[in-house]
Amino acid sequence: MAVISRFLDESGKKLGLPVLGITRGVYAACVLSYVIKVGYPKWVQRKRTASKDQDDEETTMATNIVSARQKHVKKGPAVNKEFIERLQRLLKIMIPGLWTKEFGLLTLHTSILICRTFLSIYVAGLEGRMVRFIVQKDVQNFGWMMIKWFGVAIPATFINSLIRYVESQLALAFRTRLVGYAYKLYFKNQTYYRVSNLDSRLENADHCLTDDISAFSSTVAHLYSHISKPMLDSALILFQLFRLSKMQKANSLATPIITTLVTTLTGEVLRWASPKFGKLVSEEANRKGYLRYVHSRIITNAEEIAFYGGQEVELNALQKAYRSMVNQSQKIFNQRLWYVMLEQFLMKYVWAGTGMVVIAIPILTSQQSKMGGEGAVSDRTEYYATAKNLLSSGADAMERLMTAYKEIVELAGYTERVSTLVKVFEDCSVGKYQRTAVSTVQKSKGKLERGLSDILQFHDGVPLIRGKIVHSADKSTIMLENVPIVTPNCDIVVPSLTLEVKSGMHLLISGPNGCGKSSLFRIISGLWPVYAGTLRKPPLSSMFYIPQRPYMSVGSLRDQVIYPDTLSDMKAKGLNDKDLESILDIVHLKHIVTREGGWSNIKDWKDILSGGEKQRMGMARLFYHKPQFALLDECTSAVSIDVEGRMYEAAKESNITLLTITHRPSLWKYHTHILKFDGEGGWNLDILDSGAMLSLNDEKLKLERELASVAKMESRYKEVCALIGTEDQVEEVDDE
Ligand SMILES: Nc1ncnc2c1ncn2[C@@H]1O[C@H](COP(=O)(O)OP(=O)(O)OP(=O)(O)O)[C@@H](O)[C@H]1O
Repeated sequence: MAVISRFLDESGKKLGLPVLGITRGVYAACVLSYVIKVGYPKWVQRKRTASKDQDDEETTMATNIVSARQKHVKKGPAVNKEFIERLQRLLKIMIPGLWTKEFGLLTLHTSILICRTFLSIYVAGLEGRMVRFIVQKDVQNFGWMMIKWFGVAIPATFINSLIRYVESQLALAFRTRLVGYAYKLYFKNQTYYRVSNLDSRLENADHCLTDDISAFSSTVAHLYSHISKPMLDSALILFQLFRLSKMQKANSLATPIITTLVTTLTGEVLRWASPKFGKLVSEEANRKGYLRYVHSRIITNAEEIAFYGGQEVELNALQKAYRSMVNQSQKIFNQRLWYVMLEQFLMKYVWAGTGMVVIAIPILTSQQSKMGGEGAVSDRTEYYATAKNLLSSGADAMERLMTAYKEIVELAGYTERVSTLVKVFEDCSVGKYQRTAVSTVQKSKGKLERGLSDILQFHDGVPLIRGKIVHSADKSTIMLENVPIVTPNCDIVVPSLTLEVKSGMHLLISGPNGCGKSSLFRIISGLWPVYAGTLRKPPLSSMFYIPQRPYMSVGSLRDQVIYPDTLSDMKAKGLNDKDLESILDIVHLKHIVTREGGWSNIKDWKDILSGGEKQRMGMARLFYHKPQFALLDECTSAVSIDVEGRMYEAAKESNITLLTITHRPSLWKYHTHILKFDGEGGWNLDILDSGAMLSLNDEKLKLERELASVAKMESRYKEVCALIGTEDQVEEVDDE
């Protein structure tokens, strides 16, 4: 600006132009263009009927694909009644009572902030008196004031540092409370499974549990000091200024009126011009979560990706996710650039000008001012210095209050994410789910077969869970009465299944891919809801599920065998390492005890054990827990047939009832019954005559081989006909 006005001055003088007029014109143009810059987008935004942003491909991708959650959040987070209610609810979790550490920290924090405010007022007065003694050339008193000033500096700096310390302690305490609450819910009633498999409101629960809760807690703690202290500061400073004006016998009401008016007006302007930071920040957190998810997916599936050579595709996905996040951050930076400029203009320049007026009014209107004399001059100087200091602290406080609004809007974003997390966890832990696909099924409900409404009934787009689960005292029976197999997307795989598995009834489950075999286990284990009918089952401890890819926990070799027991559980059961060794002997894994350096070495067993070894380890767990029922989901597909057979024999000898999903005929002989799904919703339960089944299987294999050779002969025949050009004959053969 200085350069421009100098240039205008010089050129104006040379050319004889009206410099003042041009300067005013330039200023007016600047202000006008700024008003257009800030106001035009607002105007356009208001005119828009649809509120959805469609800025770029990445944004759409992240919002549509990544965040199914967004579909449940109808509006972006804003500072409104809903935000206050959500915040209140979270505050109740963070500060559960008056006699808690959090409330204690809050009280301490408040006391320190009050001390700091009084110290600021004291320092302002001290500086005013220092200036007065300078004007009076009173060296002795000036020296004394300097000593006092340095004396105050030590507690003042300590208090400043203490404010930050207590604030971080408060943030940590809030975070600990929230995380504790969320973790408890996360592990209640298999919520960790349900959140990602049965409910689609929350994407990336891990990101919410770590980053979002942390950001929310720090923002709340920071905002508390960012709002409470400036409010107290401004109230006390205003009162002090009022007192000073009174002491000057001036118009004492003008100061508070002008300051209140100007700050209210600037506050309104800033609120009007403020972009929707809450929505922006919430979306940014969402995209950060997705980026993290893509990373973790690559780490989990590194081997598969490497074998396929899929690095190009993964790199692309990663870059897309990163770009999407960067675009959002960039959007926030851009919006901040203009907003901060307006903020600075109002707070630095408008307020400084107002401050000058406020200081000047008492001096100009004071009755003392008409009087001359050295005393009056030094009085006015002291007043000026004190008021200037107070005003600068007051302006600082107001500036913090105004910027706090921006943070409140951002807090609305974090509050929305954290309260959604808590809500979804609470819902899932009591079996309430919301899934995007549900509504589409409901819409097409009319087209579905008659009788469907008996299986699935909807309320507000959510399927009703009307089935009964009875935890029977009889540990020897699993019973399903008219239980449908329904996927989380509300696809009905089997409309009604009635089955009773008694202890000693070894059940083989077969059927084509996707017919609902594993889903039956999910329902029996309680992972999927029972939408209709009745499921009677023994307690969970009487059943043990072994999947195809057994999970290896973090810990020692011993921990792998006894999972999910701990060492103390093992000791309580009266077992020791010798017993574990004999268990490993049954599954032919005894050698790994010496190979891996004993029982207590902690390793990443997921990478150390081969696929077959992991499956044998899964079976070892079965012999450790010795449940009533074993739910075996193709859990020995990578184990050699002879070892597999011995393991099944051993399981039966241990009186474990087997419910096995397998495609291997070699396992038939270990079962007494067969449950066959036809892949179209039908099923059939039969006694298994493994001898007859095996001979039928042999016949089937023989026929398959013959069919293959006929197909080969046919294709060769066609080739030969094509070579000698007898197309008619080819067609005839085709017809035949
Ligand atoms: N988490 C899930 N969310 C939605 N649908 C699912 C989920 N898991 C499975 N399904 C669907 O449920 C149906 C039955 O799956 P299930 O895993 O029971 O098949 P399966 O008979 O065990 O097949 P396979 O022999 O291939 O293991 C499939 O159509 C599948 O797409």
